Amino acid sequence: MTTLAPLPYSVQWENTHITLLNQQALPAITEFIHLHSVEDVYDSILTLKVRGAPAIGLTAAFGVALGAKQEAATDLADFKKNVTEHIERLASSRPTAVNLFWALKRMKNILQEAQSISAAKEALVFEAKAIFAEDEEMCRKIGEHGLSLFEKGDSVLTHCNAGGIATARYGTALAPFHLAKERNFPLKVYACETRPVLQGARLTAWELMQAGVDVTLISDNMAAHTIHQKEIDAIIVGADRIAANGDTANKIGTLGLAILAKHFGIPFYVAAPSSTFDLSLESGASIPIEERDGAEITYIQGIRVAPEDVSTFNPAFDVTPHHLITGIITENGIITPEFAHNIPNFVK
Ligand SMILES: CSC[C@@H](O)[C@@H](O)C(=O)COP(=O)(O)O
Repeated sequence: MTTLAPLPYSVQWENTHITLLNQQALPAITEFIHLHSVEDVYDSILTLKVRGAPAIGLTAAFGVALGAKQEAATDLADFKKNVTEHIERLASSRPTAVNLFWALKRMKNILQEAQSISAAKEALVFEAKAIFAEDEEMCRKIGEHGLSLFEKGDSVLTHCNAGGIATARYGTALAPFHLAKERNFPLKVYACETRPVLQGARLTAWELMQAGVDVTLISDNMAAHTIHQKEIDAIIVGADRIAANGDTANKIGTLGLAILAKHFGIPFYVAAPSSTFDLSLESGASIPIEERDGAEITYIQGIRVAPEDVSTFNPAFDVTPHHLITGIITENGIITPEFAHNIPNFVK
């Protein structure tokens, strides 16, 4: 089992507050910030201090537990109404990663069942901790299944950061690399920088280097040339929402990589826990795609790189159609096409 010795937990429940590894500050500064209110949690998700689908979900769950603990209402109905408002506030932070809504739904169910305020406060903390522990376990299993797909010496390309810091621990797409390192199983990782906000350059390169994984950074527009020149064996990415037919929303740029994988005849894998599936959606066409401030494109790390007043279009995610996906690696095993038929055998 991998221990990820040098990597800290990115989200920690501390009873009176939540401690977060500030992913906005990395890699220049490794700092931990303390969230003392639901509003702090909302702001941290919105501003990407915590990001990555599973990490967003479990941080929001801890946010609900925190809000409930701080609630002053003495009437159970008032308490439930106020905590429900906290849940709604957190649900409005980011729209695409379904893990957020999955985790908040679990918290809401616990809230609704509670018979007293003190029981609710205790049960909400318990549930948030359970969501965290389950995510850690799911990611560990994803690492095992994912590693079974690679051979010693393979070169694998990844995009964005689907690592330990984007989950409770281990990561999804990066979990096999952590496991490989632990087992002295040689793999070479190529990380796309991931414009506009550089999760690949800032976070994946940092995380894998911390763990001693062999990682090489490229800019996004180098992917085709690199796949060809460096004989990349496979591409693996995470996911923010997977529809019932296998269509997958992930960080903007993922679709282009899936098309490249098809062109070059290499496998394209998605790694995600069952909490990332949204079986209520028939296809990816209904996945809401977050559009973020154009300043993320016109500025890099605070420096303007485009003319004042230029028009921008800044979708944070794209949808890869299922027919471009070779396999979806879950904690329950690797789902292969026909996805619409096979997903229910792995995800309930
Ligand atoms: C295990 S994290 C999986 C995905 O959430 C990840 O690939 C991704 O797209 C993250 O986007 P972000 O905007 O950084 O939250």
